[in-house]
Amino acid sequence: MTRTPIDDDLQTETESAARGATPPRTEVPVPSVQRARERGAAAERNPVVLRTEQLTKRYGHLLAAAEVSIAVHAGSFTGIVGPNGAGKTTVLSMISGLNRPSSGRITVRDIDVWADGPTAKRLIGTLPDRLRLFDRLTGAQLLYYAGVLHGVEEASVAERARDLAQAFGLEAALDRPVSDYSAGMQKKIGLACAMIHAPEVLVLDEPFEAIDPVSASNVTDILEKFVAGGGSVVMSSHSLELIQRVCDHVAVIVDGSVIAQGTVDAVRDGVSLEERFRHLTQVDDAGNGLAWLHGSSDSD
Ligand SMILES: Nc1ncnc2c1ncn2[C@@H]1O[C@H](COP(=O)(O)OP(=O)(O)OP(=O)(O)O)[C@@H](O)[C@H]1O
Repeated sequence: MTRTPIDDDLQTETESAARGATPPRTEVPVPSVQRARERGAAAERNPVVLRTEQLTKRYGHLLAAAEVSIAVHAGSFTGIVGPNGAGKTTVLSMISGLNRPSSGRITVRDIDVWADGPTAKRLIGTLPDRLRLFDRLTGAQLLYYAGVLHGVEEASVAERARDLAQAFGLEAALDRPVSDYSAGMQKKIGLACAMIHAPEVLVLDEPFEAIDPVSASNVTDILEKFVAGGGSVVMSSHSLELIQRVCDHVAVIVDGSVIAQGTVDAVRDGVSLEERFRHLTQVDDAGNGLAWLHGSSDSD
């Protein structure tokens, strides 16, 4: 395979991280930005692999998702952003087949996620919010069950588990119970479990939460390679810098509705994604109304 300067930069970064040199700053890698831009244009020409149509979820009177329609192309990396309580987890959990929609439809390729769950779930890998792992199992056992439950042949599971453990830097922890893992390690084993059946679409709720900067760079690399191989990633994150850097598409959700979506460049429209997000969500006045907190103490 022909190596590009981008590959070389990424390799140097990964190697220096592995040697324990100064960890690369998560916000640095220009290669990802270039790659995301190129991908954004190219992916739009690929077929749509995941589609939500008028996806709606009501919790009693609360409208948590309101007619959310998103199209994800094969080979694209889509970020879902929005303020706390906007509906990101609700939308991602409906896509993953974990939270039944009140109305609307989700298809992966042409398979309806809620009409044919088992078939759809073979195509989807999920990292849910508030990850609940069978934490009395060891990492190796968890990967084994994730693999066989998704229909992977036993002979392949051990090999894939080894590869994933190595990719996520978990080899030394594989024989320890998952309950003893740190939050970041649990996130990584959860990601590995989401990938063991080689899905076409990864649906990841806050995959970078609790992950250290070196590991974040490593996970970004793994996900970018997955996308470069034709897979698609849909992930939520509160880090707009990260979304701008690694994603080629983005959807902004506010109060359950998608208020902007498209390529990252189209949505940010010449300013940073963070600036655009502030404008769209009008959060500039945060902190106003707390004068009592900033003044002298109550006991004065
Ligand atoms: N099981 C539930 N029952 C009732 N309301 C719920 C339930 N789950 C979520 N909600 C409500 O739905 C809305 C959307 O929640 P959701 O978790 O999808 O937001 P989010 O964008 O993921 O938020 P955050 O960024 O804080 O994780 C919120 O108002 C939340 O309180």
